Amino acid sequence: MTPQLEILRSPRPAEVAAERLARAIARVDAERGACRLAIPGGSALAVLPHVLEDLSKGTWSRVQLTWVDERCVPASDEGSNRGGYLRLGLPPPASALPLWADDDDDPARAVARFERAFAREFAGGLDVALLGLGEDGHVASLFPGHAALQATGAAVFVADSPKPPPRRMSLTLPVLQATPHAVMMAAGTGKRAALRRVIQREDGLPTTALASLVIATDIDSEGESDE
Ligand SMILES: O=C1O[C@H](COP(=O)(O)O)[C@@H](O)[C@H](O)[C@H]1O
Repeated sequence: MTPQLEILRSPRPAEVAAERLARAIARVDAERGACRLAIPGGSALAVLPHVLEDLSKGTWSRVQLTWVDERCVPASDEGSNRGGYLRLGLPPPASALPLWADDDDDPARAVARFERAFAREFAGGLDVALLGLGEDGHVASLFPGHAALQATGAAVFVADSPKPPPRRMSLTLPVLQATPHAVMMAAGTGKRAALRRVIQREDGLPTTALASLVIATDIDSEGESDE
């Protein structure tokens, strides 16, 4: 199958990403009366308030939320992806399944707890994922060339993330690969080199394994072509 990569260039990438995300959530919600969504931390969280503006009333309350990755810290820690989401102060979704809960202390047990709940509540899959892009090309907490890219369950513990903090949890590549709607926001010139590598589908980059990806970016295409 030919991989689908769609690049949406805009000075307002968060709004453009939100439009695509809201459209995908609404479509799934219309079909199933619910939508399974995973979100990252970091700068891509700026997309979410716009998603709420774009969705019809009531749709968000049927969203089952989880995270594409998490740092092994409590939500009160400023490095927590879940904490970053909670600090946005958005209305509650139908449910929220943390990758790392405040009472988790053992990574192996946290992976097992999450995988049981993900199988039960999410039927082991997602409908829609919002992704960020690290300057080193990482997506979720899947770093280029890292052994976690080979993980086969639903979640993986990363003990040695190259970007701090070192202890993280991530959804695995098979889960992201099976997600029909993946929308990435890559904003700011600091992401230019990583975006170029994503577009070139560089070997070993997590995004290269995705069958379909929409990228909203404010980065121009200068330097992307080798011609
Ligand atoms: O560590 C992480 O980094 C990526 C990118 O974050 P950004 O702030 O540079 O956009 C993020 O997508 C991921 O969820 C996070 O844990």
